[in-house]
Amino acid sequence: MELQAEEGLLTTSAVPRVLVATAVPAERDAVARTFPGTTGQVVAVGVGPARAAACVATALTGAARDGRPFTLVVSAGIGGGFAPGAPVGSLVVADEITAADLGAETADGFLPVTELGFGTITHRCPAALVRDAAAATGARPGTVLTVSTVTGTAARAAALRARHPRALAEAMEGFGVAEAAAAHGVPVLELRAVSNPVGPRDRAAWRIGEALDALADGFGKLAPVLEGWTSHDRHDR
Ligand SMILES: O=C(O)c1cccc(C(=O)CC[C@H]2O[C@@H](n3cnc4c(=O)[nH]cnc43)[C@H](O)[C@@H]2O)c1
Repeated sequence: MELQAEEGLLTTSAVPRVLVATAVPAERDAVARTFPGTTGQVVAVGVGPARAAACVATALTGAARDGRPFTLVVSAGIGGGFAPGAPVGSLVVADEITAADLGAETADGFLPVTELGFGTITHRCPAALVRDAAAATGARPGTVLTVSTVTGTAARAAALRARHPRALAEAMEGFGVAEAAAAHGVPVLELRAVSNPVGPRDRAAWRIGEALDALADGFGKLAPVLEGWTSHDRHDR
């Protein structure tokens, strides 16, 4: 928070500062191609939800301690897309970030931790921000699943879609990033560029270069939206 003089009064307002968390350096560099450093910081935090949560929590704590807190966290990178809504090369913006495999397997199927009586499996992204991000980038809004195991069969893809009919994409960091942001009371967004279909494992079908270009292009268009993301907007959910 920063103290500002406004018409002779001292008021408190948040300076928009965005932390963008990618998994790997190639994703970080793609975002940094188009995302101005003045808007925030782009960091590669590692693969998987636990590593992402630990690194994002550390960055949020450090920034707050230094008196330059982040006001928004964005989980960004490549991801798998569910057909037919999210083809390779397209962008998906999360309106919900859901941990798809956090729970217990039972004889009657999977039970999320929420049905076991604890925890959370979903973080919602601010509705106005999702709407503006989708309009600016052309990304489709929907649920982005976080998994600890990349889906590799048609049966697993179908099971995920049956449990999460609004799912457009899966990746491995969003829920960890969102948990860290929530612990700090900071809103979260997730933007994924689709590099491969969710389904039977086929490494030859990955289009990582195409997805990284789509990610860079998307962040160039998203940057003005994020720069305009004010504390007033943050209450418009
Ligand atoms: O070995 C495989 O078959 C395989 C298939 C897809 C992705 C991987 C990865 O190791 C990438 C992990 C990395 O990229 C994100 N990502 C990209 N595609 C997916 C996906 O279909 N499901 C989950 N995560 C994906 C993820 O966020 C990681 O950062 C291996």
